[in-house]
Amino acid sequence: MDLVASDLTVARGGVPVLEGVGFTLSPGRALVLRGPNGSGKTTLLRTVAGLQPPVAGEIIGAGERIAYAAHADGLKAMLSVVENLSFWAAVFGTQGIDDALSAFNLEELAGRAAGTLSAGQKRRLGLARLMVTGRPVWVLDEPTVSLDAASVALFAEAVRAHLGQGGAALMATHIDLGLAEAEILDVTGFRAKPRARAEDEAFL
Ligand SMILES: Nc1ncnc2c1ncn2[C@@H]1O[C@H](COP(=O)(O)OP(=O)(O)OP(=O)(O)O)[C@@H](O)[C@H]1O
Repeated sequence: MDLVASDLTVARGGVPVLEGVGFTLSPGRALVLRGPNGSGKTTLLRTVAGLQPPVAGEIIGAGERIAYAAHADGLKAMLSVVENLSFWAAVFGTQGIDDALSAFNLEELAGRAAGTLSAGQKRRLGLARLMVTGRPVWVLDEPTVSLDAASVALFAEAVRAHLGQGGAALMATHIDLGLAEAEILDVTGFRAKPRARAEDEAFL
């Protein structure tokens, strides 16, 4: 099933930031959002993930098909790496965390409390969580922040495997992941025009 966004307007703090955005993301495909800081990539991802409603337009094929990973890692600090992944497997009704542990090279950290991990290790655990959700569409906001080169390569490999299994990925990233198959959507051309203030409109 495709994820289809049509003629979307998305807003932050009540102010539209992008207008008229549309894309289709098919199984097996990756779409990378590009655009300068503040251009609205996070806002678009949050809207697609269902964390906020669109101001206008339509999204189909999202909802429970989405696994979202954002800046905040959303980990339970007192639980170990294994306990965190097991928790999420229970929440999403999936079986087995071993593939996720090994894909992100977390075996040696399996018993460590998540709160004691380094920034990059936490990020690896947050990304491993995607694998145990069993959900087909990964929506990722700056997934490689804090990752070293080896971990970026592990992440790219995990995304490639996910695509190979019929999954899809929508992500905002400033770095090149080496995913040659990824399509690029530059949001710059969809930036909302500043609205004239009501008192100015009388003179327009
Ligand atoms: N909570 C908020 N309230 C009001 N405005 C916000 C809020 N969060 C973000 N914004 C503004 O919304 C606009 C879009 O921000 P957004 O985070 O979507 O951009 P981005 O493209 O993801 O940026 P970056 O590359 O820096 O992560 C920016 O002008 C930002 O300052």
